[in-house]
Amino acid sequence: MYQDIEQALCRLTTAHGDFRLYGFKEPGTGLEHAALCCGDFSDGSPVLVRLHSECLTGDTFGSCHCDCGPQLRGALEAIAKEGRGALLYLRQEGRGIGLLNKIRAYALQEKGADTLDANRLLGLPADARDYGFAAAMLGELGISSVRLLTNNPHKMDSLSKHGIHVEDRVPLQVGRNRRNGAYLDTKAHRMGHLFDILREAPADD
Ligand SMILES: Nc1nc2c(ncn2[C@@H]2O[C@H](COP(=O)(O)OP(=O)(O)OP(=O)(O)O)[C@@H](O)[C@H]2O)c(=O)[nH]1
Ligand SMILES: [Zn+2]
Repeated sequence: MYQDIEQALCRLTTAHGDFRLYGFKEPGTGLEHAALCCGDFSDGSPVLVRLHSECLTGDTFGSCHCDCGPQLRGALEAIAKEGRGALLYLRQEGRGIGLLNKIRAYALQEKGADTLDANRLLGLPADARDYGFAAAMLGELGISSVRLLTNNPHKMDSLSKHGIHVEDRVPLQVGRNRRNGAYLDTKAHRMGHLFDILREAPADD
């Protein structure tokens, strides 16, 4: 479906370890996605992979309203520890509705809506993400089979539909705090996220 994907590559040393940093430009949208990789994928065995959706507030500003920042760092740590894996940083801010709409959704949550209803009150889908280009990025990286770091079964289904074999799910249950408990419970109760262990675990702070 995607041909001649524009891309770039360099090395990147991070607090978590040394990675190869790839950039991929998505045709049509022009969005520039990233992949941080380490290890060799050429033997075809399942690769530890995280599909991380952009969250400016959580990843960069340290917001306590969600679990994205701890998930991002936890995934990079897990991949570096294994010495082989890939984190795809996908420009899907606000589950694909964009930054301004996410801010509008947060404003509605201040008035009592939960994360799912806030999107709907804006006339937007609860989750507007598509993983077709993520699957294409994995193909470009030589990855056809994954062990997916996620609590979201929809990501596994979507990758499978796009031709990537999902061998296993590796839970990524970090970052619960006093502020985001209701948000995580909504994801578990209304959005199908698999949080059984997390829900019994003590808060991080
Ligand atoms: N619209 C909206 N987006 C949010 C909100 N909180 C976090 N996000 C976005 O949600 C995305 C992360 O999705 P999550 O549902 O937390 O997790 P997931 O990626 O589906 O599943 P995991 O793989 O288990 O992390 C990021 O793009 C965030 O910007 C919110 O209240 N409203
Ligand atoms: Zn977030």
